[in-house]
Amino acid sequence: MSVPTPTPAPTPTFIPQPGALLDEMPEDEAVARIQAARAPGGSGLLAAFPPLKNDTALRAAKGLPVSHTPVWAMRQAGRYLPEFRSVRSLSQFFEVCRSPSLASEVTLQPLRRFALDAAIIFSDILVIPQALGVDVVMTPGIGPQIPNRVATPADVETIVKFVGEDYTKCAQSLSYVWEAVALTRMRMNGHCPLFGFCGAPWTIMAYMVQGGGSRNWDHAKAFVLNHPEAAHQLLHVITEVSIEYLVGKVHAGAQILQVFDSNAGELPPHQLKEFSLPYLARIAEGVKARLAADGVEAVPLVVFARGAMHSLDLVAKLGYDVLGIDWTIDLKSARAKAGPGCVLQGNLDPCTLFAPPEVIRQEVRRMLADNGDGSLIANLGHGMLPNHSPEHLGVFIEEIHAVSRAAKST
Ligand SMILES: Cc1c2[nH]c(c1CCC(=O)O)Cc1[nH]c(c(CCC(=O)O)c1C)Cc1[nH]c(c(CCC(=O)O)c1C)Cc1[nH]c(c(C)c1CCC(=O)O)C2
Repeated sequence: MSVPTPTPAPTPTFIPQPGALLDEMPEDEAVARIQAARAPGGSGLLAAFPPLKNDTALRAAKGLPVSHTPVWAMRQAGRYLPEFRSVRSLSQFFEVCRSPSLASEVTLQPLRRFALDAAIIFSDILVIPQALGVDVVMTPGIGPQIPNRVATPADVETIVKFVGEDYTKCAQSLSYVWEAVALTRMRMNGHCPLFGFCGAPWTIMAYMVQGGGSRNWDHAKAFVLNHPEAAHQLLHVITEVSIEYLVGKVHAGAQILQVFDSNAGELPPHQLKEFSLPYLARIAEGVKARLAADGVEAVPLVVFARGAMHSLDLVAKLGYDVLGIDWTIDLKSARAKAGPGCVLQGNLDPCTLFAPPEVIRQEVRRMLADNGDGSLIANLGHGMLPNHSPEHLGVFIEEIHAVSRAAKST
């Protein structure tokens, strides 16, 4: 019997085998290591994390060659997983967010099941309004609700006064998220990179003014038309606090950051240009500048302007490394619009996961063919839905790996 000569891997990156198990660090050991790293004479937190075994998503984000297309799914920690529902049956939504132990547990859940190339810290974009002194509750069956919505310019004034000049101090009220990031990254034991995230200023403002989710966002859209100055004031405060919040996540161990502008598509293009894009640009610039000033290595930045694919050329110029793509455009057209050399993330229609496995595989092949050989982080075009089946997400991940590996080894 002849022994096959091993062919060298095309890149030095670690290749997770399908179903590769997470070799997680026990929580008590992770806590002890974090404490030791932070103690006087300790290494400092960032130096204490175990080395990264699978850097494929980070390489793709930087446009570097990869051995396979990395893949993760927005809302991969969520209600479609029975183990998530079982944690949620015992705790309120924001209690899970506020408990580093529970938040890290649910962040790890999808990594135990699937060969994912990235994790995203479990939290919500609506912790930012809470930091600005605005209550947010999560009502089962309805979603997020803001009992005292921002209805007038005077309400904006109250927020501006509440926050004051010290944005760092304001963001510190979210230090529980930073603790969750540190604990999760330690427990991940170098398995793959950990995303931090926040909502885009326009999306956060829309929830604050609307008082919750909406079909037409009438209050939010009326507000920018009737009170443009107050709208800009509110967007400014959200932006500056979000910069501090994201920088804090990187200090805590986040290795890549995503800004979710889930409501970008609600604005007509000229209003998107006025009320969203400048603030997205400021976040990219602000995060980079603050990290440089702190002597911390820059991390890749991802922007997901959902519903605004018509303005992808403008979004491509905001200072982000990766552009999130929804399912309303094919990756080939997205590349043509965003310009040469762009790195994309997306974009399978989440509802494709309701199809039988062979159809999911076929759609994955179509998506990768559309993409061509440009840098891609595979994802859905929006988040996982509560009625998705975990097995079908598994098929999506497996097929991305199999098809891209086969293509890259030819
Ligand atoms: C708009 C938005 C929100 N939150 C978020 C966005 C932007 C992304 C998007 O557009 O989907 C972001 C978010 N929310 C959640 C995450 C966790 C990380 C992940 O796995 O992606 C992330 C990244 C958990 C969550 N956030 C929420 C859930 C489900 C609620 C629950 O567990 O009871 C999860 C897992 C609740 C939430 N939070 C929000 C809404 C509208 C809802 C209700 C959705 C629903 O009920 O289907 C606001």
